[in-house]
Amino acid sequence: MKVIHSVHPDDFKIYQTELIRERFLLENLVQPNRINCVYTHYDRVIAGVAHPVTQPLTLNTYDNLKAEYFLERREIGIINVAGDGEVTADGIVYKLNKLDCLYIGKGVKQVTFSAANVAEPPVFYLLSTPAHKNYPTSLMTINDAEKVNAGGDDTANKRTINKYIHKAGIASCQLVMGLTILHTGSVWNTMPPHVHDRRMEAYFYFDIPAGQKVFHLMGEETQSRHILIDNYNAVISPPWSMHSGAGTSNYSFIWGMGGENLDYTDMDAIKIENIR
Ligand SMILES: O=C[C@H](O)[C@@H](O)CC(=O)C(=O)O
Ligand SMILES: [Zn+2]
Repeated sequence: MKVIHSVHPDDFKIYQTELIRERFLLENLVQPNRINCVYTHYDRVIAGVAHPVTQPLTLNTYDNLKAEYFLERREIGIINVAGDGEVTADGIVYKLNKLDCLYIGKGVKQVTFSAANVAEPPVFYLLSTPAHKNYPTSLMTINDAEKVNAGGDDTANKRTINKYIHKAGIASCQLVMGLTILHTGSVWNTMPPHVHDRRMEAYFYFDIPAGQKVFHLMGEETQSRHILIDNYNAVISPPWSMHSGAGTSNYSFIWGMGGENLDYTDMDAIKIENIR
């Protein structure tokens, strides 16, 4: 499993395009009949994708974990961003259609992923954090996710934020997870931006139309940098970094966090006039 190490904000100031991409961007996660995971040293979050097409896939442990099975000391959030699929957790089958979320708690030994239809296979985005106790496995459909409508047409940031795993939603040890859908004609996510030193964050961009890109914004508020994002890229946001983005069209993304608390609204806002 690929390992991503932490970066100090002072060192980040001299990073050029290639090094920014190497340290923060997760590419080529979606491959047929494969589970691709990356181990980060940001709150020990593992991010990845399971893309079963013609065969079921099993979530095996990795040597990095020194654990008998993946969830021995971890919890995981799974969101499907493509065709209908199934996730099996210790023999119990959960159907995940597009934008449905499954939380699986610590101690579940066997997790498998499969497609409902070979012609339209699922893409399961995975985000896993260390866990100290078991919380029940829980499925939440997109309809049941808590919704916040944010932004406006006048500022090109009209979007619907869907919360699944958080303080008032699916219970977890430290994982917080949801997804944001930009409305047609809106391109800015998380603007005005924020930081939360108490939690790292990872974004997974999807439904970026062919030929379009997202400029993901990162860095300290007076040291902004950007990374060009393609569909199904994930990007790590360190605890010291703002995270925002503007697309050449609308798009969607999954956000997920691990760290100090489960309160979605615990953010330190940045004033647009202060960004440099
Ligand atoms: O800490 C929370 C995350 O940055 C995102 O949920 C923000 C977001 O989806 C948005 O405003 O569009
Ligand atoms: Zn955030």
